[in-house]
Amino acid sequence: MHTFRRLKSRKLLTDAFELLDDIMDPRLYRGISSESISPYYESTASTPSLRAPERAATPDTMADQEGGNVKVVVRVRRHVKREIERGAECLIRMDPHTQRTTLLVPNDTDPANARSNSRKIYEEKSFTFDKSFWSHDPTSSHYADQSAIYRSFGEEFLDHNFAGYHTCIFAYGQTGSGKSYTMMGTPEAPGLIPRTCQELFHRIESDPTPNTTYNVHVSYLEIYNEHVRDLLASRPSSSGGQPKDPAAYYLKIRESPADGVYIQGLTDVAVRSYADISRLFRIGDANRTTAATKMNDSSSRSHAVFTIHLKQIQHSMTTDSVIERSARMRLVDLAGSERAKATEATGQRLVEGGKINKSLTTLGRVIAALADPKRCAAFASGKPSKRSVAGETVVPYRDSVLTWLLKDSLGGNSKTAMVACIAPSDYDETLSTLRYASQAKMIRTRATVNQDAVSAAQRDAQIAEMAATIAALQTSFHAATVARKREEATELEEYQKQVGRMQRMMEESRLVSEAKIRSLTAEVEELRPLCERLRGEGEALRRHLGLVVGELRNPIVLPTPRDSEPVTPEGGEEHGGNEEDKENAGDEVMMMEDEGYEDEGEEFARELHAHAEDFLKEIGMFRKKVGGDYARFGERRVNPLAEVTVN
Ligand SMILES: Nc1ncnc2c1ncn2[C@@H]1O[C@H](COP(=O)(O)OP(=O)(O)OP(=O)(O)O)[C@@H](O)[C@H]1O
Repeated sequence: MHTFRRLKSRKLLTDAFELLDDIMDPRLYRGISSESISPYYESTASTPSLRAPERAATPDTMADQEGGNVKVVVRVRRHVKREIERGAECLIRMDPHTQRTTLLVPNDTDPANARSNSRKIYEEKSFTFDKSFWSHDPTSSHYADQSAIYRSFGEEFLDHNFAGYHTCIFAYGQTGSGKSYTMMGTPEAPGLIPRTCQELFHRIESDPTPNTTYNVHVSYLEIYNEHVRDLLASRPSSSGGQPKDPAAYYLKIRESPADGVYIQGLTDVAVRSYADISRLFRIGDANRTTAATKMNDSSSRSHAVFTIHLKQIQHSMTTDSVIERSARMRLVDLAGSERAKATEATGQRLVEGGKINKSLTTLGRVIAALADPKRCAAFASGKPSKRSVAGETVVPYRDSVLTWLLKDSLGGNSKTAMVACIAPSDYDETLSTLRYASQAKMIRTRATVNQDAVSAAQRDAQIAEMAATIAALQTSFHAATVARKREEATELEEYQKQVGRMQRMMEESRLVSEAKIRSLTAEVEELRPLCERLRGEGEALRRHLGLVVGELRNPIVLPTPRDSEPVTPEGGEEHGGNEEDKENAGDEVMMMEDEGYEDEGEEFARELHAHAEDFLKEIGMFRKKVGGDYARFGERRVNPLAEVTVN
């Protein structure tokens, strides 16, 4: 019985300790577990995508971090009115299983492909790409509509952006082959750019984690006649009846070690929703230079570059530090290559066509240089050299504004895709596009995750440093004399750039504070049921302890076997005196055991008490920290923390 009692008390104590261990297990705090346990928040190494964890975890993606080939897809459009009218035949075959695109030999009946005056040899040619999109015949079972194009690789590229990679998708092809349709599309059939932006905001808005802040900025420019024009800035308007010189609005392209290639003074608009972006599309598209040519009623006379900057700032509650991931998406609708004979261009259109062809030729040379087998071998060996290897072609990035601007996207830190758009009935132009695309497949880029871990103190220091630089620039700017006008202008630009940067950082800090308040509120809400449970369990624990200690202090003495023996009929003469002595001796042993047991129990109780106190102290400290942060980062009418009490 005694042993049973002892075991029972010990079991009670063990249960109590288990309960206490359970309560103190940090994994029970679901709201903070991921931060405190997962190395994710602390790591500055490449981390998986927030949006596509399953994709990010694949070994394929890990290899991608080292670099990858430019993804090349080809899309053939349906016949347009002028082709139907001339009875053009389709010269393209696509195999949806092998992704093979075949260009057939035209018959002599189509005037656009007439061979009578040409000595050229026409042959059937086949090319294999990452994807071959059949958009020629809507009745076909493998017809690729706008949404199929987006799903097939636009979505994947957005995943890369959320994982912190820069990306670039550019559409290449002859005039009228469907580049603008693929990239921008129409209101009824939106293309890659609006779909990407829509999905971007959908993902941001449906992100359940309160501690992530998103910052999205966009810019939209065109390269017209080798000049950069801001499509989001107000256009040159007539003043006093005199049209303003458009040259006054050309922007300068610059390169710096810190920022790489950038456009000075380009409008960079912060956007908070898809509605904001679509308003900017309308402004930009209205400003873009287009004109009717014989090959296209609305031909783009410029290369258009739409850029989205996505910054994700993840705040860690435990360390009060932030992890910033920045990604740049470049979506480029190139002007189409054109033959003056086919477009019948004259005057201004002819000049435009010449400039377009020149920059596309430079792009071709850049692609050829990047696809140089020596360079590719260096990339494949994992040792790409900054200097050109003997005999390796120099990449002529600076020979055109387009290639200079796309330098990073073509041969640097970016995941890049080319959509080669082809018309169904134009042998020469299509062959040239397919060869171009085939060469682009060889290019390897070196994409890395753009991620930084910054503590709150470092961030504050950065802002303070910027404020000091701005103050210094301000002083020197005011002190500038007329004779220093040129220098002054440079300082003014630098000043404006710094002010812009600081404003952005301060905006980001504000967003981080908002995120902290959101996550604190969420945690408080999440902790509420746990606190209720703790309160209940604390009560139960207290009762258990009371029982255990009570039992130890006042042990229930069970009747000895003698007490229960029947009294002898002779008047109570019990069995011999030595029996009684034995029993008395037995009671003594039991009392001694009980004393030892009581000491041990009290020690357990003390330990238990100490554990409980430690635990309560920890909860109190946690509450204090959360309360402190809450007071620091925002005031609400009702402080939800006040409702969290831990017994
Ligand atoms: N996949 C398609 N499905 C239906 N129509 C298309 C498709 N692709 C292009 N088109 C139509 O073909 C015409 C030319 O397309 P688009 O303007 O996109 O060509 P482009 O390559 O951008 O030409 P440019 O270089 O001259 O600007 C447009 O009328 C467009 O609506």
